[in-house]
Amino acid sequence: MQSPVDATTTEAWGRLSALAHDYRPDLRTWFAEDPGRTERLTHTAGDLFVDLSKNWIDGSVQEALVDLADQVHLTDRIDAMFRGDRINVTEDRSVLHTALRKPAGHSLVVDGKDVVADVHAELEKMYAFARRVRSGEWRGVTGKTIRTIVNIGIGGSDLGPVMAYEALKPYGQLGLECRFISNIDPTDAAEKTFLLDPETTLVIVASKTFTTLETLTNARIVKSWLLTSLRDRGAIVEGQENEAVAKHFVAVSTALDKVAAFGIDPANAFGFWEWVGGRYSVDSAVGTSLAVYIGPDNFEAFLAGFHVMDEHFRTAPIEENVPALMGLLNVWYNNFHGAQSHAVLPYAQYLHRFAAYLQQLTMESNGKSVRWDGTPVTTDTGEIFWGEPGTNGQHAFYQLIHQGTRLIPADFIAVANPANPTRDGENDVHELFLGNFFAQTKALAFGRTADEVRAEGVREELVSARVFAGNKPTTSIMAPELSPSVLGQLIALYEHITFTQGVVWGIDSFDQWGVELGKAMAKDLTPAVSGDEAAIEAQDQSTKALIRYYRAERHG
Ligand SMILES: O=P(O)(O)OC[C@H]1O[C@H](O)[C@H](O)[C@@H](O)[C@@H]1O
Repeated sequence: MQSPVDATTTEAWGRLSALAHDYRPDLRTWFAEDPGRTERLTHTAGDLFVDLSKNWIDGSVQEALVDLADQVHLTDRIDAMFRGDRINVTEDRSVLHTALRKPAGHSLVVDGKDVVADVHAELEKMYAFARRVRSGEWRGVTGKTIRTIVNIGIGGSDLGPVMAYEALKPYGQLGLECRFISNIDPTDAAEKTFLLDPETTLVIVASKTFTTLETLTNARIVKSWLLTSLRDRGAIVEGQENEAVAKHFVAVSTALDKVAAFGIDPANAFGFWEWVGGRYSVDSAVGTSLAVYIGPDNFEAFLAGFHVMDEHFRTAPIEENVPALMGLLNVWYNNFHGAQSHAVLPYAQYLHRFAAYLQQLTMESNGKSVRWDGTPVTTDTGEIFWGEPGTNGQHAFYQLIHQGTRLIPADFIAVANPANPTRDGENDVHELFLGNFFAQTKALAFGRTADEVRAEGVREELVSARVFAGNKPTTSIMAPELSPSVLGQLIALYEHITFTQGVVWGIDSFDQWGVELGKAMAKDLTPAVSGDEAAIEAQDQSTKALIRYYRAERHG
């Protein structure tokens, strides 16, 4: 196996270390002395207008970052991913989410198979299903049209669909809603099925492996809820259960044999492939709930948006390549300036689950301590992604970003055209909203000096508390509107940022072994939790005490 380049031994890394030593970003001066700065550091990728000029970047830093990309062979790795090389080495798989959005008629032959043809055959099947549900042709067991889609899945089989559903509400079909059940806390299923009409409900069980405990448990709970409620209201009679399941349950998985074993007819199942990672799967059949809700045309536009960003990432030179530059800047902040987290702050309420989605994408991908050849990483990896929509975040945690001691690079995202244009008297409310978007990055970059504070008449003893140091790095991402295509572009942007960072760190960004131990232990602990004395005694003292507390409170 070819070993990754150790980025820390490259010439560019050495140069970046030297530049980082005693680095004094001075955005005020940089902007004042260089009127071309913003123009030079603003890039367009698809419909996205991305302003990097409020970052800690100057000519030498940019050059060193681009050289670093070159020295870790980023473009070769990009080519390898797009070509279908088995770059997910620990699972010996290709990584081909980019093939999910290649237009019809393109082709990509991997191991003798045209994967693009397979993708479009499955898309057509999903679109046909979506059309039947939307038109009312697909009916429940009592002949009623479907009003609610319940998606049962977790991780990649939940976060993408729910985020995109929320983001694309204005594109949804009126009279149709989606609900998402993920947590094995039975409260999730109880709340989501509360007051739900089983006759007009269609359940999509989404699981790549179709072995996930949470999803299969929730699927059984909802199946039993559906059949019991139908029986209780006399909508079905004894013996009609299989028909009811066939009319109200479909599945999405790479394991169609397991779908059949669960009791869902594989004819009502949509497939995808092992070369699609769960967190990269919203653009596969995992997006079936979304495809039904927004319809095939909008789903096509969503996929086309991904493809635009894929092509940009694949073909743009690194110095103009937005995902590559943003990934390299993240490396600069993480590895050379000690940043441990990264905020993503959408000024678009519809993107309110975007940060949660990105947490799986980025942290499950790059939270690794070994490189793809099994050797230890040579530098810190995987920053913590977090965020909330503006302006809510401003009234909660922005204090720390503005005046705290931690470096928190932040991405601000906004769209020019609001989905819900609204006036408040004289004011266009979207403009009040965007005023905040522009003001925050400006305040973070340029701060407020002690003299400026004094000039406002603030008493001397309060001046220091009112000073803003500034030089807090931000990237502003703007788009014309939050359309399906723009959402696809945004998701692909972050997928490729994540990839870029993974390449620099030499890690396999496509496995997730770190979630396995807890899963296995949860299974092993079940007898102890259920009261098996020997199993309780076999636990460590802390776990034993916690289980005993639980059993005493619950069972006396
Ligand atoms: O889609 P599934 O096979 O049910 O997997 C659901 C999720 O569970 C796993 O534990 C992984 O960490 C995730 O990457 C995955 O998205």
